[in-house]
Amino acid sequence: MLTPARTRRHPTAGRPTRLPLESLKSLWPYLMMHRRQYIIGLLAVVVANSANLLPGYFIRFTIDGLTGQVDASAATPGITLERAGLYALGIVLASLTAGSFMLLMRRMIVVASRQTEYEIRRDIFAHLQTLDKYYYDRARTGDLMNRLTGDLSAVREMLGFGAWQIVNIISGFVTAFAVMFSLSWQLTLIVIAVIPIIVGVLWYLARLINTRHKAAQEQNSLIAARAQENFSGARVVKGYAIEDREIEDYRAMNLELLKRNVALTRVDGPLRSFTSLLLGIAFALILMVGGRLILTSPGGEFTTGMLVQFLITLERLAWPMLMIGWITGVTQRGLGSWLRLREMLDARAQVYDDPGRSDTTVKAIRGDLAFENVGVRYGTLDVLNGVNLQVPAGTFLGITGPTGAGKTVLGQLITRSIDPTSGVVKVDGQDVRLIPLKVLRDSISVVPQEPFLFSDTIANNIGFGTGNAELPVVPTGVSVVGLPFPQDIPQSPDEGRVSRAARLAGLAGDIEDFPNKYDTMLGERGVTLSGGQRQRTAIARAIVREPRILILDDSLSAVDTETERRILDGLREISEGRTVILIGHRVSTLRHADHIVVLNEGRVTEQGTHDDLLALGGHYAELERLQRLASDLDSDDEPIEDPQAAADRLESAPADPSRIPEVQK
Ligand SMILES: Nc1ncnc2c1ncn2[C@@H]1O[C@H](COP(=O)(O)OP(=O)(O)OP(=O)(O)O)[C@@H](O)[C@H]1O
Repeated sequence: MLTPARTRRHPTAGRPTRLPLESLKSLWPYLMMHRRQYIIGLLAVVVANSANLLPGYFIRFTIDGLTGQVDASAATPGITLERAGLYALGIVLASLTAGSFMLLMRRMIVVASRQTEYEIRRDIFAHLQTLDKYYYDRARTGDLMNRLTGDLSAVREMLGFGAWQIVNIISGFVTAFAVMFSLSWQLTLIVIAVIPIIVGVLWYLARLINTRHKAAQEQNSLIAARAQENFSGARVVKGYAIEDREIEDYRAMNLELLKRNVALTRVDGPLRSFTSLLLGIAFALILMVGGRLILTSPGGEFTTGMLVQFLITLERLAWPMLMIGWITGVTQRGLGSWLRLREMLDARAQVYDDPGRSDTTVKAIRGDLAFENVGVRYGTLDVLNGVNLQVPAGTFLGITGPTGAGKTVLGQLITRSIDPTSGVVKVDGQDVRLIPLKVLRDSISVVPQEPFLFSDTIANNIGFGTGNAELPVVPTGVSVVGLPFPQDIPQSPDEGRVSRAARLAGLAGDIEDFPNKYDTMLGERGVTLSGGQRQRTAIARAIVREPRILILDDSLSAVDTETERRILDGLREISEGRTVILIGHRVSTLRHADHIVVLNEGRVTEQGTHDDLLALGGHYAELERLQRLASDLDSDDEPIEDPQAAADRLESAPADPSRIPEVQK
C-alpha cells in the first residue's frame, strides 16, 4: 500500500528494531510491578527443591540401619522401630513442605504472570486506541487479534511457567549436585560425564518438538482464518456456487495440518521413553560403580543407603533435564512474541495533538471551513491538488465527482483522519492542526461510505457516540493489584435523543417493526439490517450527537427516493446553524445544497448553486441530464439508471474545461 510522501513523524517514532535482550529490558517495568510475588515465588522453588532432597536422607538412614551398616559420619548404630517411625514421619513432613512451597510458588508466580498478562493486554488495547488511520490502513485485523491472544499467551507462559522452571532447573541441579558430591565424588564425576549427553539429546528432541509444534500451530491459524473467511463470505460462496472448490481447498489445508500433527507425534511420543532409557543407562552405570565402591570400602565410607540416596537424588534430576529443551523453546517463543507486542506499543500516531502548538483554549467550534491550496499525495499519486474552498458555518455543501476524485479524502482532512501534504485546512479560521483533536472530533460526525454496526442493540448502536464523557481514563503502565474494578460503562444512551435521531434519519418506522423495538440486537446475535437500514442507522448515530459539522459520505446511496426525501427533511430540521457536507452522486439530493462542488482527479472543476452548475453545462449538468432521462424512462416502466453508474459514465467524458469557472481563491 502507498504511504503519503510527507508524513509527520512523532517525536518518539522510528526507533530501531529491538534486540531480544533489549526487548526483555522493556518487559522489566511489568515484572517490577510484581517483584514481591516473583521473589517469594522463586525462593519457594528453592525451598521446595531442598525439601525434596530430604526423603533421600531418611531412606538412606533407614536402609543403613536395617542392613546394620554404619557409615563413617552418620549416627546410625542400627535402628529401632521408634527411629524408623521418625524417619517415616520425616519423609512425610519433607514432602508436605515441598508440596506447600510449590503451592506457594504457583500462587505467587502463576498469579503474577496472569496479572502481567492483564496489564500488558490493557496497555496495548489502550495504546491501540491512540493510533490513527495510517496505522489501521496498514495493519491486518487478524494479525492484531493474533498478537493480542497468541503472542500474549506466549509471553505469559515465559513469565509464569518459564520463570519458575528456569529457577527450578538451576536450583534443582545445584542442590542435587551438592548432595551427590557429598555422597561420592567418584559417582558424581560419572554423572557429570553422562549428563551432558542426556541433556544434549533431550535438548535436540525438544527443539525438534518446538519447531514441529510451531509448524502445526501456524497451520492451525491458517485453517482457522480460512474457515472464518468462508463463514463471513458464505453468501458469496453460495452465490457463485463454489462450495466444491471451498471444500477441496479446506480439505487440502486440513490434510496439511494432519501431516504436521503426525510429524509432531513422531518426536513427541518417544521423548519420555527416551528419557527413561537414558536415565536407565545412567542408573546401571552408577549401580555397577557404586556397588563396587561399597564392596571396596571396608570402613563403611560408602554404604548401601548412600548408594540408594545417590540414585534417588539422580532420579530427581530427570524432570529438570527434560525441561531444559522445553524452556529454551518457551523463552524463545516468549521473547519473539514480546518483540511483536512491543512493535504495537512502539507504533505512534502520525496525526496527534502537538503539545507545543495545540491551542488548548479552543473548547468548541462553530463550523466555518476553509481549504487553502490543499494537496494530498499518496506515493506518486496526487489525490487532491490545489483545492481552495470557503464554507461558512451553517452551509449545506454538496460534493460530487467521479469515482476516485478525492471526495472521501476531502472529508478525512476535516476530521484530521489525515493531514494534508501541502496547504492548510482551517476550521473557524484556525489551522485544524492547532485545534485539540478531542474538541474537533467531538464536534464532527461522519457517516462513512460503509457503515459499521456493532453486535449490540439498535439503541446502543445509535447512541454509540454519546454519554461517554464521565468514563474514567484507562490507567496504563500500573499494576492491576489494588485497582478498583472498573465502574459499569454507561450502556443506555438517552432514549429521547435516540428515538428523535432515528425519526430524523427515517428509521423510526423500521424500528417499530423490529421484535424488541429499540432493544433489538443487531449483528451476529440479532437481526440483519438491509443496506438502506444500515445507512440510516449510521446517519442516526451521527446526528444524535448534534455535531457542528456533519459529513455524509455517499450515505444515501442505498435508500429509495421517498426515504431520501424524508431524511433530507430530517436533516433540514437539525441542520439550522450546522455545517452539512453531503458527498454523493444523486442530483435529486445535491440540488438542495446551498453550494455544490465538483471534484475531478483531485481538483475542484466546478462550483456554485444547482442552477449555476446547470447553466455551466459541465459534469454536473450532464449528470443531471442523464438522471432526468433515467427518471423519465422509469416513469415509463423502464429500468432506472443508478446515479453512481451515471457518474461513472461521465468519468470517461469530462466536462469541457473552457466552460469551467475559475476556482474560488
Ligand atoms: N490510504 C490510501 N492509500 C493510497 N491511496 C489512497 C488512500 N486513500 C485514498 N486513496 C486514493 O485516493 C483517491 C481518492 O479516493 P477517495 O476515496 O477520496 O475517492 P472518492 O472520490 O471518494 O471515490 P468514490 O466516489 O468511489 O467513493 C483514490 O484513487 C484512492 O485510491
